[in-house]
Amino acid sequence: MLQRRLAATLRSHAFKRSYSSIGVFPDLVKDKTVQITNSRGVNVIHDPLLSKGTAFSIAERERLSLRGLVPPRCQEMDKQLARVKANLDACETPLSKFVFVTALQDRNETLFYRLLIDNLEELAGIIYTPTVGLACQKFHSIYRRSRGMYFSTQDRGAMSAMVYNWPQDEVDVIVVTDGSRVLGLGDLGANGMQIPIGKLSLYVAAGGIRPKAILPVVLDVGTNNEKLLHDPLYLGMGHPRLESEDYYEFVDEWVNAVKARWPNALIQFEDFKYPHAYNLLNKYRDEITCFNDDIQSTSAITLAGILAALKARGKKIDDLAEERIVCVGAGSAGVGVCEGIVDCMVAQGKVRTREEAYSRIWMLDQYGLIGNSAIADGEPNRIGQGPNRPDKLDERQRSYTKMDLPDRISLEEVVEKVKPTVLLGLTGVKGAFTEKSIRTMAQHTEKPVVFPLSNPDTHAECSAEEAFKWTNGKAIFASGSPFKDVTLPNGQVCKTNQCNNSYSFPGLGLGITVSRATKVTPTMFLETAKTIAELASPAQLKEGILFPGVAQLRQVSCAVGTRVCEVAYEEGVASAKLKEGEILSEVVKASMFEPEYVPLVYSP
Ligand SMILES: O=C([O-])CC(=O)C(=O)O
Ligand SMILES: [Mg+2]
Repeated sequence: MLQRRLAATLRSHAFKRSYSSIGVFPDLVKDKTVQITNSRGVNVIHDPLLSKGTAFSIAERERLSLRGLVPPRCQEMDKQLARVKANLDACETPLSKFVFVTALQDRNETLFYRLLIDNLEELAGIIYTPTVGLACQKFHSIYRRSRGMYFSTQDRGAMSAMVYNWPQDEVDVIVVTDGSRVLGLGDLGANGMQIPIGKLSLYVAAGGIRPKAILPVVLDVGTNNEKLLHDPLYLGMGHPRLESEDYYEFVDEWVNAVKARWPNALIQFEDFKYPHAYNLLNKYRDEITCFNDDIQSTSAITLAGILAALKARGKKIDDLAEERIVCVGAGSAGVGVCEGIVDCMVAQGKVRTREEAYSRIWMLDQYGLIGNSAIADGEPNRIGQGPNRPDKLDERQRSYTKMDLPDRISLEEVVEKVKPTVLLGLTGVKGAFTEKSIRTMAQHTEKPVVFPLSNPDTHAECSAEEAFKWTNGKAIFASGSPFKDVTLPNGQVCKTNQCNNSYSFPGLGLGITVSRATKVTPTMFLETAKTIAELASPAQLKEGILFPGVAQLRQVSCAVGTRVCEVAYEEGVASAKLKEGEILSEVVKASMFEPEYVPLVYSP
């Protein structure tokens, strides 16, 4: 009745003007998108994908039965941003900022992503490394509200039905962890959930994936973390981890359930311990659209950092094979990074075989160098120094065996003998780059490339200050987690870089989503590295800046996404049809989600 009367009055031109001036229908503009919802009232206010907080227009309040349920004044996003930023600034610790922004994400995702994008540098350090590491450790104490999906050992046999509990039919990117090696913090079981959540927030903010098309997942196969097992507040399964066949069967059930419900979704495996990480990647890489972040996208960004460092040292980027590279850490990230370097050396054509490329890389595990006689079937070595390796090295790790050096010698001895130009840390062990090793490296190399890549910052192999102090400011420095620039006592300002897979995975996911790639190919990672290595200007390189800052992650992801998309079409793995005359870079850019309020329309 009221509707009919309204419509009739609206037909009168005079009234139309005055009525729209109080804002009844001004939010519906011809040719502008609207969002249709079948929710009304509090269901809209309490749905973070729909909610606008105080920004519902008068017309929306009418259309969606919100009258009286929100404060009378209709506030635009800029006012809301001012309020949430002031509240954020009033939080005294990084963890309280984490809790605050998580609560905002749970109330109003559009505003959360606007705040995140506008303050990417500050907030990446909160929702992502380093604070996300602390948030994982404390997950069971700071837990407020569920996000994402958990598949646990009590769900075996039920997963293909459970996937339908997720309300979205369209999912573009899934980040999944089993929490077995969370950053450099070890086994955190179901507490690892914050990692997929944080990664996916960057997928949206930096990679432009739609918030409703992301799905964070924990595979809770138990934990071997005794402290968590005995903590009454722990939220995961209270038994030791599944291993062997049971483990792989569990993951297989999950993969099949997910692929049946969302056949197009990209699956990103995250923070799986070695060798599960590799075994899962090898099992699924040719079957489904998936990659392992720690193995492959860490590799892409590290390679980008090394290539950019070559330029900063006045060398050509296709002379990678001339470098002497020492990598400390032989887990998924260490082995993955080195394989990426080998792929690049081979692609550059300066080595004849993969074996020749392996010979340019010296790898250390927690026992020391993988040296001579480490090879005899990977048997624990009895000739070298220090404790024997309890486990056999596998074939991948043994590729780096150096027959001319004793097994298990320390980093300091390796640096003395090898005189590396590049030093990579992927150990999760603070202090693994000792003062002596860095000082010795600096004696032999004019501009030592020092990359302590472990996360969070508390687990980095050395700090930025140490690296610059021990090299008299000569180091080219990049770390996995952010470190501030360092000013030496002589006034020299030394630039730091963050070399984190957050520079690579959002763009990879964007390119894969837009092209609907059916496989994720090795070329995509190599091209991601090359694209990022070209982004810093000559002036920045001269100062030791290798990449654009974190504030530019969106532009970086757009460049990476475009290149990955091109590769998908070049290699014939793209399944999305391009329209005649479409330019990929424009398609990719236009597809990126922008957090802005869209008029809501109710339709039952
Ligand atoms: O999450 C990060 O900061 C990088 C990463 O994948 C890891 O350290 O496992
Ligand atoms: Mg990771």
